[in-house]
Order: sequence, then structure tokens, then C-alpha cells
Amino acid sequence: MDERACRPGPPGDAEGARDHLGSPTQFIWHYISRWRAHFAALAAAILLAASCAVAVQFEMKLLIDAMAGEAPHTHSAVWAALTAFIGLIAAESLLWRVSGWIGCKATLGAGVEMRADLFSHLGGHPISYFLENRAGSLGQRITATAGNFGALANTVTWRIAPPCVDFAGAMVVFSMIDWRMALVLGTAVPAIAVGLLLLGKKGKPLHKAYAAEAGETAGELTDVISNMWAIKAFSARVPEGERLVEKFRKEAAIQRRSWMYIERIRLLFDVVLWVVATTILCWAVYRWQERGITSGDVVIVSALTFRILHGVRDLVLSLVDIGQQFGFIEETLSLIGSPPLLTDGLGSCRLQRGGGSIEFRDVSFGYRAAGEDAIRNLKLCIPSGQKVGIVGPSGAGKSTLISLIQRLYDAQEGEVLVGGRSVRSVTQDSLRDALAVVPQEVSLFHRSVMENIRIARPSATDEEIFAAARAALCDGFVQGLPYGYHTVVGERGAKLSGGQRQRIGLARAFLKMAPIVIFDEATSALDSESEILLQKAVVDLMGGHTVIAVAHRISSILAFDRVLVMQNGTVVEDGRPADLLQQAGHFRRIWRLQSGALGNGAPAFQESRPELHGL
Ligand SMILES: Nc1ncnc2c1ncn2[C@@H]1O[C@H](COP(=O)(O)OP(=O)(O)OP(=O)(O)O)[C@@H](O)[C@H]1O
Repeated sequence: MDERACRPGPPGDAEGARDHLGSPTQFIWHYISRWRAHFAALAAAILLAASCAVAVQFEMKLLIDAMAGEAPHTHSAVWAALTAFIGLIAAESLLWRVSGWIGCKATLGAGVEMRADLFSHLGGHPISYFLENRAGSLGQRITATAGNFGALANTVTWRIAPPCVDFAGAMVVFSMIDWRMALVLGTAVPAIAVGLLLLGKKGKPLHKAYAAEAGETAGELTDVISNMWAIKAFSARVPEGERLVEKFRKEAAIQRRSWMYIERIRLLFDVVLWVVATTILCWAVYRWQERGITSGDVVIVSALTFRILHGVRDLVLSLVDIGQQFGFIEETLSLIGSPPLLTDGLGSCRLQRGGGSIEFRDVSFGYRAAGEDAIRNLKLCIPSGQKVGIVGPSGAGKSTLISLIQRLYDAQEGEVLVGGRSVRSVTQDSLRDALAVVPQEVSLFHRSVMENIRIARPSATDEEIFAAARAALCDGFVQGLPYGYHTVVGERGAKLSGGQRQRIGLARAFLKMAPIVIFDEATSALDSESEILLQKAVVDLMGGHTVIAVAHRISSILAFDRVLVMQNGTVVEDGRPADLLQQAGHFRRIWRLQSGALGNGAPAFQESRPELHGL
């Protein structure tokens, strides 16, 4: 494989592209500034609407004063106040609706971008990351982050900004009526807000405990549902049900504590509200009796006092919510937004499709820093176009070797080369474009057979897909499905048998026709006849391609050019199948065990494969 074009890593991997994933503030600000015109218009509409709401109260006062004849030119004053009152109500409603439309557009639009960015970043994590983190939980987090952003934007715009405007407006109105009242309200409201915030903060451990328990219970429920097969097979419905009920009860007890704490704060607040409101109202009525203020003043003082005190409670509860939403986004960013461990280095090159040689230069690799190496000091050279079978006992390192070729992990020592280039020096996408891998457990989407095969080459025509399916012996069973190639295969391909899933995996490899094709026990679930037919198809259709097949059944690799026997992370036998059968080694022993020809050895191999007599 010849390489010409070198370029920096993809945008998702570049350090700059994940700057905004560093903290919740940067993250939120990033999307607000991308939608800055919308959020600025939203803020303006909300502030205007909230100002109109205060002005409506003021017009009410003017109207009452005019009707009570306490203003000059009563009739014209009444109509003027009424007109302004009605006009302001209409303007307020209109502005709230406008803010709703803008808010909807901005939060949903930002939510789409946010999920797309998080998914793109998630895709940059190595496979080990997905082994450690459950797919359901990662997906739920991405969706919930967009939901939390929307909730946060809504909280600020609809539950925090309006009470602040109300408070500022009320202070102006109160100052115009009686500065002493303004002073009392101006002191009482912030004091109540701070008191509520402190009490809210004190309850945080209770809410955290509930959130943790709720997450644990949800995880437990998902685990039980996904193991429904085992529950039915072992008649464990009753004990599992009881176990879950126990979990639900524990969660409810913890939730009760958190909920009751909030109820106690609410009760305390209601008492304070009652005391403050009663004081201000009595004071206002007393001042009216003294003819110090008008009837309209009494109305506006009562209306604004209640409005402000209710607003301050909403504001404080919203601040508690915001804390939780921030916390959630922070947790998601620390999980999903962490820098990927395997990245394309700056200056990495695109591996051009071409030949398919593979080389391991003194490679050692262990999954854990302090543990046994899964691959030990491996030296291996596979020329382009060679068909190589890999056998060996369980845990010998066969799948690890395949993972290193795909650069799913980086070797701690030595170098892996594909097409003559170190896998670290080429982009991961271009490397994997040069490989077609069929694993033992083929991962299928909850989509149609057609779409599942097409994933290998999205530009493929229907005819090319049918041809690949025929080569992989899929066509027969697919025609028997209710909607043929348009049948949806179920979650992870649950509606298909293990062998059928493997055939779809093989069809993908035939469709992709990459220079290097890797089968990792890809035919283990097939019957022997299909396995031999597929082996023939691989040899016939993939003539010039490098093929590596990890196999437990030796019969599936007898037609290959070369066999590697692995043990304890290294190659202990290497040669043509026929040659290895002549030696008294592992390969011959495994073959004899599998063929049942304990007394005959090699002859049994040749009899079962007449076309190989010339070997
Ligand atoms: N993700 C992982 N994390 C930690 N250790 C692992 C991981 N995958 C494999 N191993 C360990 O690495 C060693 C080699 O495993 P590998 O899967 O390569 O063997 P294998 O030859 O493919 O086995 P099998 O034939 O059973 O699939 C084993 O000891 C295994 O326990």
C-alpha cells in the first residue's frame, strides 16, 4: 500500500475540537454562542414580557385610582388606563409566545448539534472504552444531556429571569409609593432567597443519595430485563421479582427523605410568606386609612408582594434544579468528553488501498499495565495476497493479534505494519477502510437485512448486495424471511440464528472487498457443509486479497497457504497445512483430535480434502 497524502487527524480527534468538552460552562456557552442571535432575541423577548407584566400591575393601579376618582379627569383617565392595561396584556402574551417559539427553535437546534458532537466524540474512543461502559447508559447520557441543556435554558429564561425583572420593577413601584416599604421588601426578599438557598444546599446529600439510588435501581432493572432468557430458563421470575421490589422499596425510602425535606422547606417558606405578606398588606391598608396612599396603591402593593414572594421561591427552586442539571452535564462530560486514548497523530497519513502485507516487528502487548502479556515479542510477516489460518488454544492471543492489526489497541513494544506502514502513522479510518473484519459475534443493527449488509459499502447497488449475499450463502435464508431483504432483523439481529448472523457478516466482507480480509472465528456457528462451501468462496473470490482466518475447526483452513499455531501470545508453529501435518507438533495433534483419526494423522486430512492431494 502506497502512501502519499498526509494530513492532520480528523476534526473529532484534534485537541481544539474538544475544547468545549472541558467543563459544563464551556460546553453550554459553546452552544449558546453558536445560536447567539436566537438566544439574544430570546433574552430580549423574556425581559420585555416580564417588564410588561409589571407594567400591567401598574396600569391596574392607575385604573383603580381613576375609577375611585382619585385622579383628575376621571373618565379620560379611566379609558387611558384601561387601554394601556389591555394593550400591555396583549403585548405581554405576544412576547411570551414569541419567546416560546424562539426558545423552541434554539434549544432544539442546539440539542441536535450537541448530540451529534457528543456522538462524534464518543466514536473516537477505543473499543476498550465500550467494553467498560454500557451502551445503553452512554446513549441515555447523550440524549439526557441535550434534555438537560434544554431544561437549563428554559429554567433560566422562564423561571429565573422573570422573577428578577419582577423584583426590579417592584422596587421601582414600591419606591414611588413608599420608600420604607421598598426598603422592607428590598431587604426581606434577598434574605428569604439566601435562607432558602442555604436550606436547599443542606439537603443536597439527600438528593444526591436519591439520584445515585435511582440510577442503581434503573441499572438493576435493565440488567434483569436483558437477562430475561436466563430468568425464564431457570424459573427465577419470583425471586428476581422479589429482589426488584426490595430495590424499589429502598429507592422509595431514600426518595421519601429527599422529598419530605423539600416539603419542610416549602412549609417554612409558606409561613414566612404569610408573615411578610400580612405585614406589608396591613401596613398598606393602614397607610390608605391615613390617606397616605391610594386604593390603587394598596392593590399593586398586594399584587406585587405575592408575585415577588412566589417568584423568589420559584427562583430558589430553579437554582437548585440548575445545580442538578449542571452536575449531570459535568458527569457526562467527564465520561464521554474525556480525551480519546487512541488518536490519529498530527501528520498522520491516509493509507491508500492497494496491496495487503502485514508485519509484526517484535510486538508485545498486555491489556493491563501490570499483568501477563497477551502477545509476546511477536515477529511475523504476511505477504500481500497470502491466505493464513491461525489456530491455538483459548486465550492464546489470536483475537488480540487481530485487534492489533486493526489498531483497536496500541502495542506497548514493537510495531505493527499494514501495507508497509506503521498503523500508528496512518489515520484510523483509512486503516480500517483497508480491512474487512468478520467477528464471531457479528454486530447487527435493528434494521433490514439489506441495510445491514450495505453498511460495509454504503454506495453499493442493490445488485452488488445481492451478489455478496449469494457468495456468503445468505440468499437462501433471506428469501425465506417475511419481507426478504427488507426484513428487520431485530435488536442485535435477535430474529436470526447465530449462523445466519455470521453469514450476513461474511456478506459484508464480500461486499467491502478490502485488500485484507480477517475472519475471527467467523464460521464457527455454521454447519460443516456451509463452512466448506464458504471456504471455497473465500479462496475463489478473494484471490488477490490477504486473508487471515482465526479458526478452531481446522477443516475450515485446510485450503489456506499457511497456518500459524499460537500459544501463550506467540507463534509456535508456522508453515503450510500439509507440512505441519507431517510434523509431530500442535497442529497435527489438534487435527488428529478433531478428525477422530487418532491412529492415522495426515492421511485422514488428505482423504477428507481430495483436492489437496497435491500439497
Ligand atoms: N479486553 C480484555 N481485557 C483484559 N484481558 C483480555 C481482554 N481480552 C482478552 N484478554 C486476555 O488476553 C489473553 C488473550 O486473549 P484472546 O482473546 O486474544 O485469546 P484467543 O486466543 O482469541 O482466545 P479464544 O480462542 O478463546 O477467543 C487472554 O488471557 C484473555 O483473558
